Amino acid sequence: MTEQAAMTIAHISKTYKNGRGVRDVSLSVNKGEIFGLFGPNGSGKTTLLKIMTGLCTADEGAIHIFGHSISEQFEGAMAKVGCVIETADAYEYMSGYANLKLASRFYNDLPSGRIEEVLELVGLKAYGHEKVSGYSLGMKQRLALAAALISNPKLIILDEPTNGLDIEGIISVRNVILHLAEHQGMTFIISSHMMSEMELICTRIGILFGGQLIGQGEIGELLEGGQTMEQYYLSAIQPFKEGAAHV
Ligand SMILES: Nc1ncnc2c1ncn2[C@@H]1O[C@H](COP(=O)(O)OP(=O)(O)OP(=O)(O)O)[C@@H](O)[C@H]1O
Repeated sequence: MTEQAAMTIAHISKTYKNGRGVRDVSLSVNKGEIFGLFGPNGSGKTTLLKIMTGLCTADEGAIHIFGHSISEQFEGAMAKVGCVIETADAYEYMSGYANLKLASRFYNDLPSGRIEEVLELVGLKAYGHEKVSGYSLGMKQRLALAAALISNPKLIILDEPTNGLDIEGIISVRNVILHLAEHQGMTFIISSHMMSEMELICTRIGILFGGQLIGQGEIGELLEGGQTMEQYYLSAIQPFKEGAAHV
């Protein structure tokens, strides 16, 4: 594990009873990066994010977060991690502020004013005392992000943070992430099946296909000779599609 790595993933495999899952995934995410995990539906993005955060156990392989093994030093590994995976649920009958107050009870030493601070970071300060039932989907996504930020993590893991949002919601979540990466030095790992979104926000991406990591790198490096991301993706998956056709 290098000094600048926020996370290293080495040969992670997980097979569900139905034979699907992820296979031999290795990658490294540097501090300060916005790393995008891209892949079509069912390619294994959520499975990999769940393994990263201990929500699911790998059959094989190792993950280190800021130098701590998630299997052997779980608390240390997770101490600086915030995540939103699969559900961005909040109590609808409570205000955004009250929801965050509830979330903050898991942490002992939060500075006073942290809730106001995270509401401001995600652009919800003016709406903090309104009930969540009146929030748009984009506001709910930002509230979930605020909850993930409450302990001042250094690494934020987000599963499809712009899923289901309209264009304004997508732009506002994107801007919050870019702002936090630039001004707070936070590292992000974000999954998405929207290539165009990944291109706008990520410094590096990894492409999952059929549970395998079939490509990774800086977007500029991946796109040679004026290729679009879409063209790169289609050429990257081609050998794997052909392989599958011969199984
Ligand atoms: N609990 C489970 N039990 C059995 N199979 C599962 C389970 N969770 C996921 N899978 C299967 O593992 C594969 C990867 O699923 P995963 O949810 O990780 O993909 P994904 O890339 O996040 O997909 P999506 O974009 O649709 O959320 C899929 O084929 C899925 O059907």
